[in-house]
Amino acid sequence: MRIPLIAGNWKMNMNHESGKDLVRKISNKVSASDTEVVVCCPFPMLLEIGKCLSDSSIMLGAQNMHWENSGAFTGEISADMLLELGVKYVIIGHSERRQIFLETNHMINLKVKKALERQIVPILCVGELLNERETQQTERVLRDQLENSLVNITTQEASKIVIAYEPVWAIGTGKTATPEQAAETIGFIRGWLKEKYGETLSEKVRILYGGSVKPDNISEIMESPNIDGALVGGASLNDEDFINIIHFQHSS
Ligand SMILES: O=C[C@H](O)COP(=O)(O)O
Repeated sequence: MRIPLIAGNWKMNMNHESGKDLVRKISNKVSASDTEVVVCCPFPMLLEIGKCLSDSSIMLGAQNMHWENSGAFTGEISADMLLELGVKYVIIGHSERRQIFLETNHMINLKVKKALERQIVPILCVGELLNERETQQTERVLRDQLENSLVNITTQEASKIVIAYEPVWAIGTGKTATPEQAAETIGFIRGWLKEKYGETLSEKVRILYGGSVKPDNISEIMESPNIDGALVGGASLNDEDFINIIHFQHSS
């Protein structure tokens, strides 16, 4: 039985005041329940947002980290720095990191390994571009991302990972993958996990859908038994929308 997970990714939005206000409103409405909730805020807000969440069941997440422990890496943040701030989850390999900051599968692999070593749960993002979907390359692209991001990751380590399938063409565009597309592609990812790590592991790993998730499409997306939750961008910036997404099972 996989516990559903709803993760909010604020990206480079909000400030201390609006962020604190948002998490207070959310934590007032979200009690410890059958769904895990994570808020991934920008680095400078982690300390304050973490304090606001200290009495709540909502967990703190970061949006990126470096794979080295310390050193001359200007502008970077280590896993240990995140741990000091109470971070439990970290998004790794988001398509915006891959595309804008040219992160490769190799870099993503090193980050996943380091997060696991430090017991921060990596939310590994994978997903295809529009032209890749239109030219029937989705499975090839995903296989390549998965194989190369999970090099030398053991079965035991893989059981701790969360995978987020985010079709790049659905991010921030208002275009959601149809529930059938999301279910089919996430089914492919689970099949890949089974091939690589065996059935027991493949049934343990949580796989999220991300890309224009809103209160009015979450129930439909979650109908697929293979989909265990969502990575939410824009709608995680609005308390009512995010709360309604978290409470998706009640709105179906
Ligand atoms: O990390 C979140 C995703 O990039 C989805 O963003 P979005 O919900 O604004 O489309």
